[in-house]
Amino acid sequence: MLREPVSGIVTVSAGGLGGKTGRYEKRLSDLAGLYEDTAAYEEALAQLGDPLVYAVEDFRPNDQPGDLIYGVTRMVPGRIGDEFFLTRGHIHAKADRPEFYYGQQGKGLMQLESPAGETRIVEIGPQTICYVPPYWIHRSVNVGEEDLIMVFAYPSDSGQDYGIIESSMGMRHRVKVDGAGGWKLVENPAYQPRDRATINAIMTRYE
Ligand SMILES: O=P(O)(O)OC[C@H]1O[C@](O)(CO)[C@@H](O)[C@@H]1O
Ligand SMILES: [Fe+2]
Repeated sequence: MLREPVSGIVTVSAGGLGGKTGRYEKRLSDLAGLYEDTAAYEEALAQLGDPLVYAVEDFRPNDQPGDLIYGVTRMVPGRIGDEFFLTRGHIHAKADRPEFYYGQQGKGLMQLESPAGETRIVEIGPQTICYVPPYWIHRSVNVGEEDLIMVFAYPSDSGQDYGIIESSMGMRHRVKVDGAGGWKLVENPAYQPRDRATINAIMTRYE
């Protein structure tokens, strides 16, 4: 089927996408279990009244192989204890699908983890392109003091697998304040590395 071309205006300050086909929001209560400091999490929920942590507006033409989903993510600044606000994070269900991010505003990180547990960090500021290669688990972290706004695009049939982070008890590292206005990576002591069979299954999970 021949589709009509479209354009979408990105409203940077609001993280809005003109012509969007969908929007979803994640509030603090949706992010239970993601943060290390559960007492600080409960306290923030009680004190802040379930604030918005991130919102995504996207354009999804369809979910057919070969097509593209694009959108805008807005993440508010904040911390739970000494850990910066983050997205749930995932690997693509079709794990060989890549993703592209383009920073518009704010100061963020893309935290990437290979199936074997190697961590990479890509710092994302305005006009930074971040390429997430196939097979990398990815999560965004707002390490700044304003909203982090990023445009993204990924193949329509990628899908998201959130269970991969749950089953390893989180990602291998956590991003925390360094006490000097910046961030640092800290090992997650609960992390359960994937065994060889699991890694092999992920590396061959595609169509
Ligand atoms: O899907 P998550 O891990 O909750 O995080 C949201 C981010 O990932 C995406 O779903 C795209 O893969 C974006 O919409 C957004 O940047
Ligand atoms: Fe993704």
